[in-house]
Amino acid sequence: MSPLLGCVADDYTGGTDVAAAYRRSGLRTVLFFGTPPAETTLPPCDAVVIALKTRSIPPAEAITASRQAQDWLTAQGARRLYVKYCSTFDSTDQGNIGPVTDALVKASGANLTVVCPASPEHGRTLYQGHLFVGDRPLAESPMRHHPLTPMTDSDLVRVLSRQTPHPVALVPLQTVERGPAAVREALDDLAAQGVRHAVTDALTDGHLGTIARATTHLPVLTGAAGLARALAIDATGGTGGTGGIGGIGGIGGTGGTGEAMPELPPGPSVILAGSCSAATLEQVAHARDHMPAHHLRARDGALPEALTWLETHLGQESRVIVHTSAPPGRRSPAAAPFLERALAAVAARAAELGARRIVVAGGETSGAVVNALGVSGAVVGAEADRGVPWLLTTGRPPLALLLKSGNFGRPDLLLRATEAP
Ligand SMILES: Nc1ncnc2c1ncn2[C@@H]1O[C@H](COP(=O)(O)OP(=O)(O)O)[C@@H](O)[C@H]1O
Ligand SMILES: O=C(O)[C@@H](O)C(=O)COP(=O)(O)O
Repeated sequence: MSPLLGCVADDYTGGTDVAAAYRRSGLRTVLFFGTPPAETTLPPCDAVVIALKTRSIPPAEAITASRQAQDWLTAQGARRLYVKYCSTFDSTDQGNIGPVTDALVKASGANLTVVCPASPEHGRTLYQGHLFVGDRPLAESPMRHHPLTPMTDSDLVRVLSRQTPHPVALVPLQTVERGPAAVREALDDLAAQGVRHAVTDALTDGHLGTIARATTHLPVLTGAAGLARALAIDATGGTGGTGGIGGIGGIGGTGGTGEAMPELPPGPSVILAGSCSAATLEQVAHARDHMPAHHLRARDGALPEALTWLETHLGQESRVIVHTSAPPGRRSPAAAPFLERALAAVAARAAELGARRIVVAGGETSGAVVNALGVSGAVVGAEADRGVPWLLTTGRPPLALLLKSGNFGRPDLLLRATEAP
């Protein structure tokens, strides 16, 4: 059976976020980390998400990796492609949202796509092309201090125009409020004018539904989990639902979304936090109050020191946290690659020592950790908090992974994730 929807996500937490959104919409969803080999056989499913680590790499490499994923999904029969980037539009003037979208739209044969990172359930809304995080414009939110992709401009027409040679234009809220036919007409007008990227306003899930219904003719759409979910609901005939996925069973309590939690493998838990977002800093502080904690700083000898600490503290039933996360004035500029590699090495050692539940905060950090663990795919389970689903790896021994987007989750999420379900 061909999947209805294919998705290429630019980081691993973004991939889990969109997979959770599909799952909640009733789609059987499969998640891969990296493009699988050509001969891979898909289980029966309705949506396939390929999570890449392309958000902060050179644009040419991001294009190559994303095109490979697109070709794989097309070969599997994916009828439509969704390009998932961050709901805070994490990128720089070099990309990679513009260059990757340009390449995928061109390969699809289309001449226009929609750009809509609105995700109302996470407080991301788009008005007159300006992205809001809660009640603040993006450029006044904590995202302006992101270590890799500081967002200092809230006007996405302007931001994207710096990343692409193609024209970018706005479909304003007034048009979206007039319904799918009006949006379709606006998109057709923009396409006729040679516009490639239509930044489209949305404040509510209703607006996203309108956009989904207006864009059934477009083979490639782009945005965050909000529009992905609206497209999934549209693809399932508007039913939505709780969406079960084969492979994860067991009821051992409920997560933040009220869903049954998967049965997680027994063994110690380790939290690895590399995100410096405001939400993560609060979650790390909370977790530090309840378990042994190690702050890994960028300096000579930091990794051996962290590994020795881990070996001392990770007992058979224990839980520990190792973090590099630090507030704005206490970060180490240019240390990001070192810190990612160090947390990845700690994760790999923790798995060798018997850790079976691995909780990671941060998208780039999750990419480094998952790659170091050699995990290439996972079954998507219930969400511990919105957009943060449990993943059960298919390898041996099975691992439960929780990959948390920097900005997501309630203050006690990291702690809850290490507690018996
Ligand atoms: N103390 C620090 N100083 C500088 N960079 C850091 C520090 N701690 C973490 N980082 C880096 O910041 C980046 C955070 O990105 P990411 O893991 O994607 O988190 P988020 O999900 O919040 O964007 C990573 O590359 C990480 O290694
Ligand atoms: O869309 C979102 O906000 C997330 O899915 C996402 O991509 C977050 O990225 P990180 O904050 O880097 O984890």
